[in-house]
Amino acid sequence: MGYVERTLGFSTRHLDDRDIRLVTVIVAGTVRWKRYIDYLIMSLCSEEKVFSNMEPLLLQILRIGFFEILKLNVPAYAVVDENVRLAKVALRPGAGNMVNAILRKLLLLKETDSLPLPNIEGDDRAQARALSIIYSHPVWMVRRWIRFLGKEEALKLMNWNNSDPYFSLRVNTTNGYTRDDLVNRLEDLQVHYEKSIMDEFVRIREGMQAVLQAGLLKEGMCAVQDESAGFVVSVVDPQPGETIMDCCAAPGGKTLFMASRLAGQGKVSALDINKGRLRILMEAAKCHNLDDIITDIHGDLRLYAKESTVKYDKVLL
Ligand SMILES: C[S@@+](CC[C@H](N)C(=O)[O-])C[C@H]1O[C@@H](n2cnc3c(N)ncnc32)[C@H](O)[C@@H]1O
Repeated sequence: MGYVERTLGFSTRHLDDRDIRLVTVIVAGTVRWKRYIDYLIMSLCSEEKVFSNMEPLLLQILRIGFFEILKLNVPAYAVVDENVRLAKVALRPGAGNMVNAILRKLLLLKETDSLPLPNIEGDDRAQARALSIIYSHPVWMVRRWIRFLGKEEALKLMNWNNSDPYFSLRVNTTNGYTRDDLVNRLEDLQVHYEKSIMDEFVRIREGMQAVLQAGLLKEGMCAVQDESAGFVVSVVDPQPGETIMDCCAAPGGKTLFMASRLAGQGKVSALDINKGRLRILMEAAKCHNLDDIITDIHGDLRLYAKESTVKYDKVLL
């Protein structure tokens, strides 16, 4: 079962890889742009209470349609058609008509370059509120970043945050691979990469599908791991022989990396309150040959911290 299926809770077995990728892009993108999209949907409703009283499912369908029209290169007619059908099937025929009307209004505004946007004016709080909509970030975060970084840098950071992510791959040294091995395989697959400043990592913008199809993850050559998570592990700096507690560990990206740094000597205890996510962690540990090093603990850290008398060399929280 893939991560999308586990996360969204519906069967993706009948979908091919391209469609699963598209589902992932739509879900991630709609969540990323939700604040901006909701502002537009509200602006297009005749009254504010139409928006605030809208059925959750109808609102979700509109959010998806808005994201596809504004941020994806999907033909407009297909977006309208699909989302109208979705509303009819998931809700009722009348809901389809409403989706049709609102999406067509949006298309017209987009084509005439007249999408509504809040004015950036007033005191700091009012300006942050407007920016939080335009860049789809929480108001408190916008205010905090502007205070610490200045407006220009804060806007750059929000733009970067909203850009398409690249993937980082971490080579699995426990299975005897080096980054050169990984790089050679990527070259064979004609996947462009950049080397990270961390020895175990490479970045790729495109070609993840080729990596998956070639089985690099399944055979345990590498794992998908964000470099920022890698930096956290560099701070922990696991040394062979140490015992480490990873609190709130699942799905285990950092647990696996810390365990591989122990080079076969030492232990990582992976504690998490969520049994299903811990299971994913242990499956990955097996695949990476790290299940001797990692012990899973199913529990609530708040209780465990009070009750356990075990001591560790390092604790990651
Ligand atoms: C963001 S994830 C952690 C990601 C992980 N560190 C990694 O690198 O893959 C947060 C985790 O905290 C767990 N969690 C939340 N509250 C907890 C608690 N009280 N005790 C233990 N785990 C908890 C959640 O189940 C979730 O798996």
